[in-house]
Amino acid sequence: MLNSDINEQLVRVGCVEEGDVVLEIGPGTGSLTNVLLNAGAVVLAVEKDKHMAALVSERFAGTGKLKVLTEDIVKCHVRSHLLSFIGSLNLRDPETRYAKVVSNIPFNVSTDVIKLLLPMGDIISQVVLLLQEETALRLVESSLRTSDYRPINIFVNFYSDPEYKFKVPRTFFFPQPNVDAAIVTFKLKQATEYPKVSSTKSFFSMVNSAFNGKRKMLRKSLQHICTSEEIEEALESMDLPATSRPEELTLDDFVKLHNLIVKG
Ligand SMILES: C[S@+](CC[C@H](N)C(=O)[O-])C[C@H]1O[C@@H](n2cnc3c(N)ncnc32)[C@H](O)[C@@H]1O
Repeated sequence: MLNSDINEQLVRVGCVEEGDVVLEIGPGTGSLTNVLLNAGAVVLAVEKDKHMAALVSERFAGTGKLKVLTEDIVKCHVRSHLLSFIGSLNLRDPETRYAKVVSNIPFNVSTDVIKLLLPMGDIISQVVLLLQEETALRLVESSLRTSDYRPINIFVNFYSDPEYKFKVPRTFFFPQPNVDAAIVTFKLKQATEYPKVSSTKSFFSMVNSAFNGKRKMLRKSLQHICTSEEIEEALESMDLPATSRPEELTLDDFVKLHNLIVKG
């Protein structure tokens, strides 16, 4: 596989077809953009380097199917940019109000990009990313009772159905980086499919507190929410030991615990 084949794989995994609206992050010189446009997509690209943005914009100016925003994906208002882009297309098919994200993103922004995009299931159907393999495994495959199990795993599964597609060894890149990569898809859930919690803000704040001080039992780390007796009681009513630690709870368990101990 060469760089260009990786782009073909990203587009194939994303099932990109004629008329799809695709958000691409960090197009660089536009090698993936080219494959996306060839597949018939209409592309909104966000590129923070103004020279790259001008270059890619010029390269595909003739297609009339690419808009490039010179912005930092982490700092810009993605939702309003995407909504106004979709609005400008005058689409008839209601399916097309869902965009896909297909990107070969810089590895250093991958966690920020995931946190930003996964809660946008009302306008994005799926996110297909080339990630550093270690990050891909940590996000998708981390399992209970391992030290890799973190709040981000709860977050990813709350908002999406993630899938590790395949590894892309470092030898397939030129120039060769010193890490392997992997293609991962996140099928975004609609708000009606999210686990039922009274407030996502208080839910994730509870999850983060639970993991603060990794080895701590929940009855200690969540004491700012209610007494340790109440936490023990809640855990026992869920058939979990009163001494449970955060890495022993599934997404479902955290949802139940939140609904039991966080009032209102
Ligand atoms: C690894 S990606 C380019 C890969 C490109 N998609 C390809 O297929 O060859 C690097 C690009 O992302 C851009 N970039 C880096 N951080 C960014 C950010 N926070 N927001 C938008 N673009 C970013 C860089 O300027 C660079 O052009």
